[in-house]
Amino acid sequence: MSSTLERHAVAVGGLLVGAGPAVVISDRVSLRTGPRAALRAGVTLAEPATAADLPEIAEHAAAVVVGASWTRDIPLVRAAAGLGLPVVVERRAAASMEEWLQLAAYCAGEGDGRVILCEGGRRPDLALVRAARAASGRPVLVDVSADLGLSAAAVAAGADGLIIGTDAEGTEADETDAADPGAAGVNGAATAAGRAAASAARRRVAEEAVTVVGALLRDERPGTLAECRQAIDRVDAALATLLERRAELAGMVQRLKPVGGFAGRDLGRERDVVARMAVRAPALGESRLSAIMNAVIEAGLHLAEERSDR
Ligand SMILES: O=C(O)C(=O)C[C@]1(C(=O)O)C=C[C@@H](O)C=C1
Repeated sequence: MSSTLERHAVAVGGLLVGAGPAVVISDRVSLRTGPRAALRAGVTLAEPATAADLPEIAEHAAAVVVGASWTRDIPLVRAAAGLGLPVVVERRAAASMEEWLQLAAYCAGEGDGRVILCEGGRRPDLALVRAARAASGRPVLVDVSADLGLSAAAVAAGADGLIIGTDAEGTEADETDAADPGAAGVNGAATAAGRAAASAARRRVAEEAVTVVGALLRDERPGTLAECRQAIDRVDAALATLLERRAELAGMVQRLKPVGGFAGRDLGRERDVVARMAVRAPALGESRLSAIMNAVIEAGLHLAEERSDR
């Protein structure tokens, strides 16, 4: 396992997977379980049911999925890998990392080398994600459809992207409609709107993880002005989240202190805060941090005083 291993980023449609920020993919279609119409509308990832599906997948999808449930169907794996699209290789539930990486290498050899690993299922193994990414140099996606709450942990584990899935929602909604055919008219529209809102909410959770956790933990090397600015935007999003949280905490301190607000300012404590931060931010150093933290602390005190006036 080498930390200097060359990383192989893979372009999937308009997304670059494996370099830059982690991506969020919400349109993974399975022709085994989902409607074929969804594929024809154009999707990022598509899983075939049989080899007969592959021409249509080549036409409408940006990448083909070798699904966890059929990784041992070698003729289908070979046909999918040779399709000419990037190949997303899911890990069979019981497969070891070695088996998973062997399958990925096989797909790379049968195709043009553009292979992405994907871990998923009910309990994605994030330790394996980390290890597989380091050992192979290939990008790794994590399918968090079964538990969106794992999004932040997956990004922290190094995932190059999250699959948030829509198939399960589609199935649930379709079942609801089928169970209550009388409600199909008006409620059908409400269900469609509800599904759109739910899927937008799912995307927000995943994007929040990609932005905030990615800003803190993901090693990025932006190469262009636009990429640098996008990376700065992610860091600023994380900073804003932390600044808001800090202001709330500082407000609580004002209520707990015998004398709060500007009147109870404690410059010794402020110097300690800055000195501790300078250990983490040595390039900025104490004098620059001191100016920054003075502004931050004063903003918190102003907010606390405004609130206590109400
Ligand atoms: O620790 C305190 O006593 C606070 O009031 C909080 C806080 C801060 O925002 O960190 C604010 C004002 C003080 O001068 C020192 C620190």
